[in-house]
Amino acid sequence: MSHLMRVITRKMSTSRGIEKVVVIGGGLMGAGIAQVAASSGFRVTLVEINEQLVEKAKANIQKSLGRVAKKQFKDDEGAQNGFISTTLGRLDATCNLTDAVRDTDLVIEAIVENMKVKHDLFAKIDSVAPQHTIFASNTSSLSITEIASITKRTDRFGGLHFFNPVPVMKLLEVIRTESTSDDTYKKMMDFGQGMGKVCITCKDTPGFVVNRLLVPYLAEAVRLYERGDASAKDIDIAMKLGAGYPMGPLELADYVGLDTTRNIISGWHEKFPENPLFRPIETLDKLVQEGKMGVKSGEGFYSYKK
Ligand SMILES: CCCCCCCCCCCCCC(=O)CC(=O)SCCNC(=O)CCNC(=O)[C@H](O)C(C)(C)COP(=O)(O)OP(=O)(O)OC[C@H]1O[C@@H](n2cnc3c(N)ncnc32)[C@H](O)[C@@H]1OP(=O)(O)O
Ligand SMILES: NC(=O)C1=CN([C@@H]2O[C@H](COP(=O)(O)OP(=O)(O)OC[C@H]3O[C@@H](n4cnc5c(N)ncnc54)[C@H](O)[C@@H]3O)[C@@H](O)[C@H]2O)C=CC1
Repeated sequence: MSHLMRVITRKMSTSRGIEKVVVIGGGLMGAGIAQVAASSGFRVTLVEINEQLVEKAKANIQKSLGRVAKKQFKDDEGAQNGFISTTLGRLDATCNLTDAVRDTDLVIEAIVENMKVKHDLFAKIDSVAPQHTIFASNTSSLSITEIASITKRTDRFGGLHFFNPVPVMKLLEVIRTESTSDDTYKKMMDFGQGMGKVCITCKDTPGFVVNRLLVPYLAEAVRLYERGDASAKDIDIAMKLGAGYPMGPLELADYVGLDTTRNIISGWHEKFPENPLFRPIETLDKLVQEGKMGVKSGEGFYSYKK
């Protein structure tokens, strides 16, 4: 379905569903989610922790929108500019969290992968957001049930797990817990489809579908590298040319962010200490301690400095 048709169809079909969205966290994921929601016709407010990060998120969105516009409206500069300005017209960005959530249908949290930090955030907004507002987390690896447990709206809580880069990756995992109501689930599915995503449903099980399979694969790749069985470059070439993946595992870890990657693996190690797949990875800990977070910091397994 074309972009325009999707916006029109959404406007006709979800008049009592989700219209206003707040995205909390404007990093790799939050900026992408806010961008695609706005370009799909939703009114979006993006929340960051300070002005500098608000500006950084806006600059990243502008850059990504330029790439999408070029692709969608190839030789038509007027249409490209129109698409960009219409999208930006639906998008606000702020540091004022409580004001942002006072009038919204959906909150999508995309902040650091840490249960305590997520709990602090949801506890704070639960008393401020309207009763009807649905809360969702974009967590990669934490339990949605546990995140939701800090709130008094567990029936209006679910997981919306997007993939990086959000403007390109077609999949959305929609997670319903034992408490997620049918109405909430339906609105989350409608919202995902309204964003042009292919939605799959998964129970609140560790890693959902994709990361339950992806994390052991990435972890094994790093252990292969740590043992010196092959170089980082050769491991990546092998999986691209031998298995048809668009990125090799170490490139992908750099792309996801090594801090997020480490948070995921250490969270699962704490939860499942007996499982050898999730035991800490020395190389990863060392890179993060040195501030090497992957593409976003300019260095990880590879250097991205120009
Ligand atoms: C160290 C590990 C050990 C510990 C183990 C624990 C591991 C834990 C990790 C768990 C991960 C958690 C993450 C998660 O929850 C879920 C995820 O998101 S997993 C990641 C999923 N993503 C992928 O797998 C990405 C794979 N890569 C690709 O698909 C491509 O390489 C990519 C599209 C990124 C880039 O394509 P490429 O051809 O290489 O480059 P181009 O620059 O030419 O781009 C192609 C095409 O796409 C457009 N584009 C790219 N980025 C953007 C963007 N940000 N915005 C808009 N558009 C974009 C670009 O313009 C191109 O368009 P064309 O028209 O085709 O030119
Ligand atoms: N990186 C990836 O490929 C993917 C990550 N995720 C998940 O998405 C979430 C975010 O990940 P990334 O975007 O990669 O992280 P990131 O580190 O790029 O961005 C997180 C952003 O949240 C902001 N933030 C932190 N606390 C905040 C608060 N209280 N209020 C507002 N903003 C706050 C930070 O300033 C930062 O800019 C995590 O839960 C992660 O597991 C999910 C899918 C893919």
